[in-house]
Amino acid sequence: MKRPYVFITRKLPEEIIAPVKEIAEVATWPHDDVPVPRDVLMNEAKKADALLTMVADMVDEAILDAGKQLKVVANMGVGFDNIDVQAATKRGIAVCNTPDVLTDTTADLTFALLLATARRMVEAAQFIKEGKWKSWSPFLLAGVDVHHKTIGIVGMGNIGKAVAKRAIGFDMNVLYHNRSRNIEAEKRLGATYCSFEELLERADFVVCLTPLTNETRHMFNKEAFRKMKRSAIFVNAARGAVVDEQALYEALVSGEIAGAGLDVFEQEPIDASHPLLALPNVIALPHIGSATKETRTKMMELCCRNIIAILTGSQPETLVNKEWSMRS
Ligand SMILES: O=CC(=O)O
Repeated sequence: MKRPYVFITRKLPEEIIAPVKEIAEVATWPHDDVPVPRDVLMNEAKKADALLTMVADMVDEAILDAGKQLKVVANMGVGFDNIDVQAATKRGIAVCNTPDVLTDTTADLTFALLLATARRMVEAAQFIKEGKWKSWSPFLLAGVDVHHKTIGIVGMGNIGKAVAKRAIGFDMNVLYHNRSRNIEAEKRLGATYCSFEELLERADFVVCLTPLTNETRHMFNKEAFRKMKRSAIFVNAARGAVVDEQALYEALVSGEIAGAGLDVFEQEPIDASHPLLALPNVIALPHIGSATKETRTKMMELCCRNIIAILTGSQPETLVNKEWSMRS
């Protein structure tokens, strides 16, 4: 019987993909820092039984249509807004993601970004490197306190809850907004449910951890930033397009909010000329929420296990389209 064909859109460590090679022919885009061009992905999709994709790869209806024998798209990320899941389901293609294994790692980065923005850590590190430190002075690089303040978490999924847990360690008051109430989070973490508007008005730190959907696109718009405290710090570790970046820029420049810590952007990657990078009250990171060696390894391994499961006729561990049923 013909072995299935798997295409992986970035170079991954050989030892991680070895189990896939035991059951399939595997081809890999040979770079780890250059995305696969669309025409290459399209051609590969035509032959592939499985695709292992990155969150930066657009897997739209045209790619799925090309994949006449495609059975699974295993995406290396918890988010899957880069994939047309509905179109995949219609074609009997399973979509898998990598939740759970990255929860604590992403929460660590989110909280680090909050702390770094509040305490001006990047600016301070730059200051010392530039030889500007002349003396201890009373308000030198003074930031704002995090402890005992109010955090407002928008999106109380697993990562939201893990951030709330960290916030409690800093004696913070935890507010959250979510599509539906999370009673477990309220009981276990003492988090208080609020409307989006109330959260914006009350939080000292507004943290965006909601997935990108048609409902959440540009949820943080001009009006939302206007509702925040002038002292508020906004942190986004979810997806850039949940935010209207132009509105964020204007809110930061006009002093409508005090600062922002951003791990994600509307169009990634951004280059050094991006207007937000010119603002002293912004800390920007290149989408590294889950980027630790341990966690990225676990994410790759999970993708491989999901592909093997589908190609050998068993249930994948982390299926996105629960209504999927295997293509005959
Ligand atoms: O952004 C990364 C992810 O969705 O895991």
